[in-house]
Amino acid sequence: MTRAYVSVEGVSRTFPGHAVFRDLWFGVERGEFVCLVGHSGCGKTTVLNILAGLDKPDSGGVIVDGREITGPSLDRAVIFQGHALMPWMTAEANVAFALSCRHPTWPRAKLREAARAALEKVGLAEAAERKPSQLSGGMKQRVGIARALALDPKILLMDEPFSALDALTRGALQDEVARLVAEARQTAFMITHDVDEAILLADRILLMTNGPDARCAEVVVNTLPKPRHRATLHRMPGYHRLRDHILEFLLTRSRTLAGTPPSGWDPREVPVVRPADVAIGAAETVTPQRALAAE
Ligand SMILES: Nc1ncnc2c1ncn2[C@@H]1O[C@H](COP(=O)(O)OP(=O)(O)OP(=O)(O)O)[C@@H](O)[C@H]1O
Repeated sequence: MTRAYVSVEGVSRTFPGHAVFRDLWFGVERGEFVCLVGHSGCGKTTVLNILAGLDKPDSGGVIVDGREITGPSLDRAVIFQGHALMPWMTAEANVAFALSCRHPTWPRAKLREAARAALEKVGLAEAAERKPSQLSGGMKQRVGIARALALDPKILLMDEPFSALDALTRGALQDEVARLVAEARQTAFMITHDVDEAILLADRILLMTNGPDARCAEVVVNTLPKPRHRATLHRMPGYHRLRDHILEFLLTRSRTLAGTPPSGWDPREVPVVRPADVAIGAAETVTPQRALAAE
């Protein structure tokens, strides 16, 4: 078996009296952007916490760049829904502090310079000396993005990072993350409820059935060409088919496929579909191996 850069292998998680998901297998290739979509309670945050090393699976494991995860690491930077900035520190100090953990030998001036450069990339050079209480919600989230990317992590993990923002700010930040991640060729994994956000950002979208006992029922390949922009996404050929396919899953199949999987179901061979490429209502179903071979 060729192992993906980030490889989730047979991961299960149960809380007392509640099997969240069982035997989850998926990979994220280097430089790939994968989104996990599913209804509330199917275990998305639990999956992300396991990838971050903040939670441990009951069985199975996660291998990142050939090494099994045993706990949190700066190799895996997380952007949460809330910005999680230290309120007594300026924007620059927040980024510089994270950088000092990553590079303990760097002198102060170098940390400051790198923090400034990271803030500049997210358009916050002017706000570097401000504390979180002096920043808008969008600006705070930008600092969080700058901090995470400055760490040059092996994988960037995002748990609905824009959901607390107003629609305009959310759209602007989505475009920005798309640009920054592409520029840095950053490997990324994101949880979202927003189908358009997934289509804008993801190379592949994992669809989870409803919990308990949730499973990844389908992997949707997003073949819409990049760069993609929020304002023009809906005009891209194939966009509506892709969107309808995911919405249809969320509205119907996430429920009808929930529970005991069909006989012969192999969690390592989750069906891969490319709805943007094929005729409406006839989404091609191929195995992951065939999909990879076709790329
Ligand atoms: N520490 C915990 N102890 C007990 N149960 C938990 C714990 N953490 C999560 N759960 C349960 O596990 C299930 C999955 O939770 P999780 O937060 O991962 O779902 P989610 O898909 O991210 O939901 P949402 O979209 O609402 O954030 C839920 O039923 C939740 O109540």
